[in-house]
Amino acid sequence: MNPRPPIALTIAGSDPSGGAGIQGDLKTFSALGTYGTAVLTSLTAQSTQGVTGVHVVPADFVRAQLDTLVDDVAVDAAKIGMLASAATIETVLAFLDKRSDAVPVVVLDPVMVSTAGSRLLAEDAVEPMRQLLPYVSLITPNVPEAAVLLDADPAEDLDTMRAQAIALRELGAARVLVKGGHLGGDAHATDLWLDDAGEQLLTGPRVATVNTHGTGCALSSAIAALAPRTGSLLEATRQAKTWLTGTLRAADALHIGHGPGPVHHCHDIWKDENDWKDSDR
Ligand SMILES: Nc1ncnc2c1ncn2[C@@H]1O[C@H](COP(=O)(O)OP(=O)(O)O)[C@@H](O)[C@H]1O
Ligand SMILES: Cc1ncc(COP(=O)(O)O)c(N)n1
Repeated sequence: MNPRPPIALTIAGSDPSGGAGIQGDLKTFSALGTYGTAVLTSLTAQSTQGVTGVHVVPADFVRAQLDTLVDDVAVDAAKIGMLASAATIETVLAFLDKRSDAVPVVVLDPVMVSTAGSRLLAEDAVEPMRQLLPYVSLITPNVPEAAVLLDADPAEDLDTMRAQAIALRELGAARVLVKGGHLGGDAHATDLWLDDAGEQLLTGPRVATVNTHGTGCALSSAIAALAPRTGSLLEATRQAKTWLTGTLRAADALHIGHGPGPVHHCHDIWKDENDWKDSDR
């Protein structure tokens, strides 16, 4: 009999279009053979064309969801996505401070703006987001998010991504992955990893598609899904990026909605790209 799969938690907002947020995260967990649990921070009225409304879950009810879950279920790793408000960030920070034993690995995707350009984080929540950095295992900002956290201009080259990763570590983040999807330009999508051991460039082929809705969510939840199996966040990130490239390739076959379509979180990609057999789990 196979051992039970790892258990991952997503703390994020709902995206009814199914590409990003809780829906995309749970699909990612399943695609990677990990059992998914979820705590909702917010509801969005959202399609591939944008966000028309945000309904924030009261912070004390976010805390109630977290406490009730971890009192019962042993979570192996968590991913944090849309936190929406300063009060929710402060609540999640207090939870991680008190219950660090309950969530051994935490990947923070500091969601601020959707691919379609809608604001997903209150303006007064940027400073609380900075305060959260020492409480997480890995932060995965895209280029615009790294710039907002550092109150700097968005990077336009690798040297600036490197300098910003160093600055984010100085704010207390143990590991930083600055994602280079927004840099565009060449045949590669290159992300910059920085931890105590130094820098790694994670490079994958750039897929020519407009269907990138949910890439950041899929990457951070794939890292949380894979970390318990690999035992290394860097190795989990490498494998997550390989899997994500496949979901971007498959996105054109999906192509739903009239805006930038979602990535396709489909299970077979993982088997195709990594030759991972059920019996290996
Ligand atoms: N067109 C693409 N082809 C391949 N990989 C991509 C593409 N766009 C983004 N990525 C990768 O997807 C991940 C998410 O990147 P990014 O788009 O920068 O973040 P976000 O989705 O949070 O805005 C990164 O690993 C990045 O390199
Ligand atoms: C609920 C929710 N969470 C996160 C994102 C960001 O995803 P993306 O930047 O890929 O649109 C989103 N659009 N909706």
